[in-house]
Amino acid sequence: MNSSPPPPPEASGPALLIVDDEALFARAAARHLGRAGYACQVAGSLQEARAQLQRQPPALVLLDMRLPDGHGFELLAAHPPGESPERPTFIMLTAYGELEDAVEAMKLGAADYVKKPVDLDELRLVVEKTLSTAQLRRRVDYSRERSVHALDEVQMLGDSPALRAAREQLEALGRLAPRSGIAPPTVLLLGETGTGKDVAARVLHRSGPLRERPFVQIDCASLPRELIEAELFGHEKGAYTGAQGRRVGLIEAAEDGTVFLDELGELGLELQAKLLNVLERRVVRRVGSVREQPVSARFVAGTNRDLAAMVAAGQFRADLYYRLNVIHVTLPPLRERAGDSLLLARHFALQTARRYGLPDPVLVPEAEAALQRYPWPGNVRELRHLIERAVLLGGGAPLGAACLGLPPADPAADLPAPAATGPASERSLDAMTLDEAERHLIERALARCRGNVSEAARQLGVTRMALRYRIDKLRLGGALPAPP
Ligand SMILES: Nc1ncnc2c1ncn2[C@@H]1O[C@H](COP(=O)(O)OP(=O)(O)OP(=O)(O)O)[C@@H](O)[C@H]1O
Repeated sequence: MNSSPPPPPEASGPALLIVDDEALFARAAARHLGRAGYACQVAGSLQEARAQLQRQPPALVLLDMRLPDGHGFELLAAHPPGESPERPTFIMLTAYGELEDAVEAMKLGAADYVKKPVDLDELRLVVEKTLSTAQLRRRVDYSRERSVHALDEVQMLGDSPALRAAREQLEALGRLAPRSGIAPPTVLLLGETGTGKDVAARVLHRSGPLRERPFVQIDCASLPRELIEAELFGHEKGAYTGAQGRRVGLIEAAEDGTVFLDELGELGLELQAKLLNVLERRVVRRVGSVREQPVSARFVAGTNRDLAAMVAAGQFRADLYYRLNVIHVTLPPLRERAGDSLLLARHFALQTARRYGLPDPVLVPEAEAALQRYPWPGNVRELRHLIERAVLLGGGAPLGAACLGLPPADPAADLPAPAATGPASERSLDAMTLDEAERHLIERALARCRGNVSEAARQLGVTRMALRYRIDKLRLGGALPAPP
């Protein structure tokens, strides 16, 4: 038989391939499923089916056992489960007395079987259910794969006490292994934009027994308002215009892994109420359904908004806030992580250079000083972008303060209020002569570095020789420690 009646015009849904040499049945099934929105193709033999699968792999194959040129198993065995993300799902069509074959087919990776003679309505229901489950599997596999990849890559770098404390808290929370039936505690991640809440959620997830489970991130800010409910909770077929099939929501897809609700402060009040219900009762109801599904995932929420202020302004539900705020971890702003800006800058510089095959970058001392001085309002994200840009535009040259584009040092900021007279150490640079200012800066650098000329030279952005020359010129030898 030659393939395919043309799919009916409404068939814009998932593609199905019906492999059966009973032409009448195949056509009737194609028509029936076509009316339900599936784009059906028909093949009358294994050979035709193979050609179709190669040309345009369908989402699902309805496969008869006995075909003129072989057994359906041959086709099934050629597409083992896990072969690729595009592997179609198989449903076997079995004649009376082929039950053992059906069992064998399931072992080979068929998702289900339907007994002949087939009731077409039943067939449609089985197809719908199987595709919905396969879709869920795929999304979970995808998120699992993505998260395992992202989890291995993700690093929460920093040696400052503030960052260490946050990291230790996250790891301890991640290690908690609640007894079965007990919901893992919800964790709220707070911190300014770019402080690493996304990174923190992944560190928490990968630190404990849920590591191998799915990690599903939901960005409440970027999902369109009208889609977010269906994305979170799933929907039944026809629940709203455009809801073609049944869809499992992301909360269900996370199974017993982690759901990370990023930018939670952006969630509208109506959805906040629904989320509260999920957290309190540990069930979800798909849009358009009356049935509730149990939820076993752990919830982690992140926001850079001041939720308490939003509660006071009536923009965030107080009950949800208290429900979420049982355990919170605050990511410190970068300006409060002493030394971390330099550590992160060196890391991002090296990472970018390696990625683009550039020589290992060097940050000149003056650039390092500028990095440590700057208050980083955009936190780690700002630092990362700035370094990446400088490394890429610098093409391998040493990175100076100018190419980082950071504001120049304002030494006056550290100094006492200007005074017209008195010793240089008590006056602002504006009130000094050039020689006095030079002497003053060198003295301060030497004092900071306990007389270590090399280190002072590095901090002042000059060579050791140049600094030695100036020390001699200004007769500053007294600022150096006495030789042993
Ligand atoms: N401690 C860290 N070590 C290494 N990279 C980090 C660290 N913290 C943040 N980053 C990097 O900085 C960038 C911003 O981090 P992230 O997206 O986690 O911030 P955020 O707090 O979620 O920001 P927002 O509130 O704007 O969503 C990312 O590229 C992330 O990989």
